[in-house]
Amino acid sequence: MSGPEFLIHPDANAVAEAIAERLLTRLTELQQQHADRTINVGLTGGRIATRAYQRLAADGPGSEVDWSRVGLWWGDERFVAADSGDRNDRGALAALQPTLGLDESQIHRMPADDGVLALDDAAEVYAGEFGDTVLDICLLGVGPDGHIASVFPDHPSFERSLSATSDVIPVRDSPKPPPLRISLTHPAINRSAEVWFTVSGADKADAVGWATTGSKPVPAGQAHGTERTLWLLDEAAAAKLNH
Ligand SMILES: O=C(O)[C@H](O)[C@@H](O)[C@H](O)[C@H](O)COP(=O)(O)O
Repeated sequence: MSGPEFLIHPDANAVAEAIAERLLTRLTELQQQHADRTINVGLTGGRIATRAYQRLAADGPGSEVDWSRVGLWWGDERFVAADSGDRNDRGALAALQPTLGLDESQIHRMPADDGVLALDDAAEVYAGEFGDTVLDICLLGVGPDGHIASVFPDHPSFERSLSATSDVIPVRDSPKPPPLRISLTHPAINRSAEVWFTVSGADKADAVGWATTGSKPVPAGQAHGTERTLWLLDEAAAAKLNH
């Protein structure tokens, strides 16, 4: 594993564009290298990522990517009804599904709170679906507190994620609403070949600083890819970067 790489763009829009462009290039390369299998991508919620998905939806159809060989997973999900606007998967799929022609079998949504599964069972079901998946690319937004997925600092989810024996955990009392969530754990994230952090805005500068200097233990500081760890930032978020 090499050290983290930092790519700094002028603003949030430029970061979103860079993520979309880089995804198209990398997915094409990976499909050439691994003609026999699906390429698995872990999606994140958040504003930048959603903008990147919209860009991907526009540029994806004319690209060299074979969308029938891309598997979509989620790093975390809010445990609310499937049709709730709070779901992370809604924004992503609203953008991606209409133009990329994705089959349901390629879309690995985390279970919703639909009265069938309780939170703990829902996490277990997703762990079963995830199996021994190694994400080729895991996108991670970062909160101003340094959270990634639904793993929060100064919260039981952090210790639980770091020491998890499962790839997926239920999260209760999330400091960021809604309170019930499902999250990939650090072992699952850190098995990814590539982890791409997507971060913009001055309110993220401290979090980026803590994660990259280790000056405060935050979930983002403990996440990395086995082959590559990439920080895609805007200038404001990079203000306290250690590199
Ligand atoms: O589940 C959530 O509450 C969000 O998905 C959250 O974890 C988000 O990814 C980060 O807070 C970054 O969001 P922005 O890119 O919008 O700053």
